[in-house]
Amino acid sequence: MTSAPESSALPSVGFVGWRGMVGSVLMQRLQDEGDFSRINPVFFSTSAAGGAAPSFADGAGMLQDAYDVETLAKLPIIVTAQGGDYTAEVYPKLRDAGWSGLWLDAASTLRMEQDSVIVLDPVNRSVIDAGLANGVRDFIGGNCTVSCMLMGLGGLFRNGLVEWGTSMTYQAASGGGARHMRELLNQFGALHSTVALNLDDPASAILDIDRAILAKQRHPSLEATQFGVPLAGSVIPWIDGDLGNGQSKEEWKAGAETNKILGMDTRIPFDGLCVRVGSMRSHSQALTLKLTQDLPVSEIESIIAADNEWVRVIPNTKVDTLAGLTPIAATGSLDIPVGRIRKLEMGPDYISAFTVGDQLLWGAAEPLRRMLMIATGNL
Ligand SMILES: NC(=O)C1=CN([C@@H]2O[C@H](COP(=O)(O)OP(=O)(O)OC[C@H]3O[C@@H](n4cnc5c(N)ncnc54)[C@H](OP(=O)(O)O)[C@@H]3O)[C@@H](O)[C@H]2O)C=CC1
Ligand SMILES: N[C@@H](CC(=O)OP(=O)(O)O)C(=O)O
Repeated sequence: MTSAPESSALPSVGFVGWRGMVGSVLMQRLQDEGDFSRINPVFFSTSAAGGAAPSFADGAGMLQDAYDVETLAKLPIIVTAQGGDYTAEVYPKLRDAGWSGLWLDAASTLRMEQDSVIVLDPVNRSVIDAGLANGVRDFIGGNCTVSCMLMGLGGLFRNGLVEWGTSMTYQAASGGGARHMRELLNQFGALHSTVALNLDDPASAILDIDRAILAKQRHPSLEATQFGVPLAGSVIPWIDGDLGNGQSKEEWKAGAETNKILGMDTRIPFDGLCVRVGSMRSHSQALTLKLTQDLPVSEIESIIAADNEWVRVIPNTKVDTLAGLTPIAATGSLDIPVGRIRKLEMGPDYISAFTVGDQLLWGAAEPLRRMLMIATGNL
């Protein structure tokens, strides 16, 4: 079996899952930040071992076999965005073989393990540093909705200002993966084709168009294999598994992961409903927070804005909201807009907020990239 290339003084880092959707965004961010000059990358594949490594990482040699534990075990750091099945298969074999390197993973498999840290360093750098100091070796990216929410509202949580919270999410098709995004677009296309002629005729009756769309949405010919039911022109109020207690797994993650990331002594109750909508790759969520104090909105906004360099408070006006607080506005950017902040009728310590984040950036790739830079002493 081919061995992983030996290198210079730079730390060797194995990348698995680098050509998938999350992996590609991660590779782009590493290039954008010039991070490949700080590491010696070794690329793995589950399907094309022996092929050429990607051209953006000069001199990385050939693709290694992602199932070859012996080769993987030569590396001090492995970063994977290959998915949970891969983690479940390969990770235990590596540890059983005595490998003591750092495992950085986008999949949820190891997130809630006692010995892992969920990484979101602008929010929990102290938890990460304590983990590294205490010999933690598994650093796992958080659920996309949770990470984006904490990047936006972390200031309130970290200052002990949240007594409890509830989030109602509007999650993009990309959360399901590349095939889900394609399916959504194909559904939009099929629906449009059904009524294109009527749409072109300004005299046509909208209720006839509506009837034709509904008939198409309900017709078995509309491809809906990925989501199970059509998403275009509809919403799906269930994401991930059914825990059997009325809660979806995605909803359970909101409370479990939020509290684990924050690493606070007292658990903050956090729950809500997770809903798939027909946006492409930015997750949105509407929050109700019960604060521990009655603070003026201006002070709440200042605390939110001061928490990290990516959060952007959007003034609570219609003009600003439409311009800056939509998935279309947020996608492709590391900025996390937070708006619709106002006191609710329930009382002076109840506030609403709405936040949006690119679920492939802060929701998946960026926390892992930054953890890699922390682990290699570059951040
Ligand atoms: N999608 C998301 O929003 C999020 C995903 N995650 C985690 O990341 C994991 C990976 O997700 P995602 O990136 O969406 O998965 P993808 O399906 O895009 O990629 C996973 C792997 O599929 C293989 N593959 C097969 N055919 C292709 C192709 N045509 N193009 C690219 N890759 C291909 C690649 O492995 P190989 O090169 O070895 O053949 C690739 O690494 C998820 O399972 C999840 O655990 C985490 C947070 C959010
Ligand atoms: N479940 C998320 C995407 C995701 O991959 O989440 P997790 O990493 O927690 O499995 C969604 O569908 O939007």
